[in-house]
Amino acid sequence: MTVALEARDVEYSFGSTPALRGASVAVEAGEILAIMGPSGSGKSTLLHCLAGILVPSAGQIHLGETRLDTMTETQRSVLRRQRFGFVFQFGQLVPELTAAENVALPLLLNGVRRAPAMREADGWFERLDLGGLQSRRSGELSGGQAQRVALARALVAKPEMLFADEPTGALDSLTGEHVMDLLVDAARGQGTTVILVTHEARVAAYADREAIVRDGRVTVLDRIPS
Ligand SMILES: Nc1ncnc2c1ncn2[C@@H]1O[C@H](COP(=O)(O)OP(=O)(O)OP(=O)(O)O)[C@@H](O)[C@H]1O
Repeated sequence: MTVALEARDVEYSFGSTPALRGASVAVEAGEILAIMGPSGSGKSTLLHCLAGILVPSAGQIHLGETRLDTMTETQRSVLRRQRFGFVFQFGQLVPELTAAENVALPLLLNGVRRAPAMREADGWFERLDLGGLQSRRSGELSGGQAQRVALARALVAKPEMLFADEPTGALDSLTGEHVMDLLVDAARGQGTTVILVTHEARVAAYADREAIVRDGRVTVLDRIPS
């Protein structure tokens, strides 16, 4: 198995509050990894360090052969835009843009022209059960619809890695399962590696493996084949 992304002995503090204290985890290419653990244990901080949003105060982040933690802010921001996708719990769509323009945004930011970007975005509406909603704005979508538009936007540029922080946290359980089914199918369909923070066992059950964070350190559980 090829390791796509790895944290080695990562430490991170918010002021005098340590959030990560020697966290290590390796994510294999193409897998879906769930990060679980109690509230305040460091899950989101770990995700943000792996995604190059936060820079660890000690330890290393390896993306294949590349060291993320030694890059400049500009290099990390280009890398995030070109190779990573993100889904968060709330409020990620740009309210002034239509749903289709929101989905096309990563392509437009990466220099794709408007017509092909909008065509590519349009294809995601059928795939994610959003047919006919292309011209709605975020205020005119249900929570589950808005989250599927956010998912389409995260995947449209075919990222190597998808980072999802409580992607179903604001949804009821049925809608959450629908979003997870679509997320897993779409990611597997294009070989995107997924790192998913969740406190719900039902959501973690979609993952290949679970990493448990406690007090800023990680234990990885291998799934027992069923
Ligand atoms: N911006 C911040 N400023 C100060 N302390 C922070 C900040 N963000 C997180 N922390 C602290 O860092 C620690 C880890 O937080 P983190 O958000 O990574 O935990 P989490 O496991 O994702 O929690 P939750 O499940 O509640 O979202 C906690 O003690 C938290 O209070």
